[in-house]
Amino acid sequence: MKYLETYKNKMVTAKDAAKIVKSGDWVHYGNFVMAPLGFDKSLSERRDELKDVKISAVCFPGIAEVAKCDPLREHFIFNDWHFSGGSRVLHDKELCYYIPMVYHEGPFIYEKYLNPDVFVTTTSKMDDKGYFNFSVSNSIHSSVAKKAKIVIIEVNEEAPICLGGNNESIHISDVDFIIQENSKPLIEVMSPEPDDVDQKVAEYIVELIENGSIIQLGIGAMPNAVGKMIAKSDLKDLGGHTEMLVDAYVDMYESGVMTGKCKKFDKEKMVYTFAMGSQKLYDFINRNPACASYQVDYTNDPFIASKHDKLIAVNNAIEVDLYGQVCSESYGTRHITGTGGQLDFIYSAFHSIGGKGIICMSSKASNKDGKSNYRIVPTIKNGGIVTVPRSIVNYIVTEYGVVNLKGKTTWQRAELLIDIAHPDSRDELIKEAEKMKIWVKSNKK
Ligand SMILES: CC(=O)SCCNC(=O)CCNC(=O)[C@H](O)C(C)(C)COP(=O)(O)OP(=O)(O)OC[C@H]1O[C@@H](n2cnc3c(N)ncnc32)[C@H](O)[C@@H]1OP(=O)(O)O
Ligand SMILES: CCCC(=O)O
Repeated sequence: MKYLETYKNKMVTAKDAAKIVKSGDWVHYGNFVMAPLGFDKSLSERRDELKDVKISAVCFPGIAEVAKCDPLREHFIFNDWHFSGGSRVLHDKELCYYIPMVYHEGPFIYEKYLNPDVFVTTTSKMDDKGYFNFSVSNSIHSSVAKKAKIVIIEVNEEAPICLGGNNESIHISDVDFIIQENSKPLIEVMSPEPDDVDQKVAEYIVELIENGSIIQLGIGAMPNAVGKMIAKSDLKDLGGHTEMLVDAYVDMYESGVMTGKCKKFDKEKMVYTFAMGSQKLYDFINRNPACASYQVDYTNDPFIASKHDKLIAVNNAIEVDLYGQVCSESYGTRHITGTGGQLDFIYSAFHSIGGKGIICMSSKASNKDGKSNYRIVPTIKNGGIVTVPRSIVNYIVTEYGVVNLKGKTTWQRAELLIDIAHPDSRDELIKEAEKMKIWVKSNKK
C-alpha cells in the first residue's frame, strides 16, 4: 500500500506519544466515545514529570485518568465543553471545569482563538488512500486538527467508518504520530427505558409532528423515548437532520417512517455530527450511505438547519421559569452539562417553515438522593444557567400538556406554564407570579 512506509515511520506507543506533552501545554482530546483512552492513561502516568498541563475534552466517556490521578490539580487541569456523567462527578470534586460554547460555533472558536499544542483523537484504521475516518465523532475534529501544532491519532480498528458529509476524515500527511495498540469495541451509551411520564410526553410530541418532518433529537432519555414512539407511529417520509445520532434513528429507519424523501437537501440521508448509543447503532452507521457525517458547523448552523421545512427539534431541560427561560445545564450552581446544540436547534426549528422547537421535561424531578423538585419554577434556581433565553423559547411540553410561548406576554406565559406544571405546585406558582407582577385578573386560577 502506498502509505505503508509513512505509516510505519509515524508509529509510536501510547507511552512515547504521551512523552511529547510538555509542562504548560494545552492538549485537546477527541470527542465523545472517540476520546483517546490509551493516551489518557499514558499521560496520567507522567503526572510527576509535568506541571500545569491543560486538557480539554467534549463529553469525555467516563472518568478521565488525567483528572483522577491528580486530586490537587498540580499537574493537570481537566476541562470539558459538554459534561458526561463522569465529568459531572469530577466537577463535584473540583476536578473538572466547563468551557461554555454554543456548539455550532465550536469550529469557528478554534479557527479564531485557539492554538492547541497537541490534538489526540481515536480514529478508525487508515484506508488505501491514506485517510483515517473520525468515525462516530466528526464534531469539531477537523478544525482542531488544523490548528494543533501536533496531531496524534489512536487507531481503533473496530471503529465504524462514517461516510461524509464533510470533514469526516484526516489524511496521514496531516498526522504526526500514530498509536496502534488499543483496538476494541466502542463504548456503548445506553438510554434508560422510558417510564410512564416519558411515554406521555412522547405522545404529546408525536401529535405535533406532520408527515415529511425533519427530526432532531437531543441528548437524554426523553428525546430517545420520543424517537422510539415515532418509529411505531403512522408518520410517513420523515427525515433526519440532527447533531447526535442515537438508537432511535435506527428504529425510525428500520420501521420505514424515516425515508428522508421530503428533505430539501441531503435527500434520503440522515445527517449528524456525532453518534452515541449501542453496538446496534454503530453497526448500522458503518459504511452506510443512508447516513452522512458532517462537522458541527454544518449540522447545527441555524442558517443551514432552518432551510429544511418542518424541522422538529426535541430537547430536554432541567428547569423552566415563569418567564419561559430554559435552564438545561445546571441545577443552581451544580454544573450538570453544557449548552450543546440545544440553543442551535430550538432557534433553527422556529425559523424553519412549519418547524417547531420543543423543550420537553417531566413536571417533577426525582433525584438519586431521594429528594424531588418541580421543574416549572417562578425563577430559575439561584446560580442556574439560562440555556435558551425567553426571547428564543418556542414549545414546552410536560406530561400535563403542550404550550407554545412564542408571541406571548409575560402574564400569558405564566398562565400557560402553570397549566402544564405539576398540579401540587400550581397554587404556589400563582402566588409567586402575582408577586412577580406577571399575573392579571383574567388569568385562570
Ligand atoms: C445532542 C443534540 O442532538 S442537540 C441538543 C441537545 N443538547 C442539549 O439539550 C444540551 C443540554 N441537555 C442535556 O444535556 C440533557 O438533555 C439533560 C442533562 C438536560 C438531561 O439528560 P438526561 O441524561 O436525561 O439527564 P439525567 O436525568 O440523567 O440527569 C443528569 C443529571 O442532572 C441531574 N438533574 C436533572 N434534573 C435535576 C433537577 N431538577 N434537580 C437536581 N438535579 C437534576 C441528575 O440528578 C443527574 O445528575 P447525576 O448524574 O449526578 O445523577
Ligand atoms: C457537545 C454537544 C452535546 C449536546 O448538544 O448535547
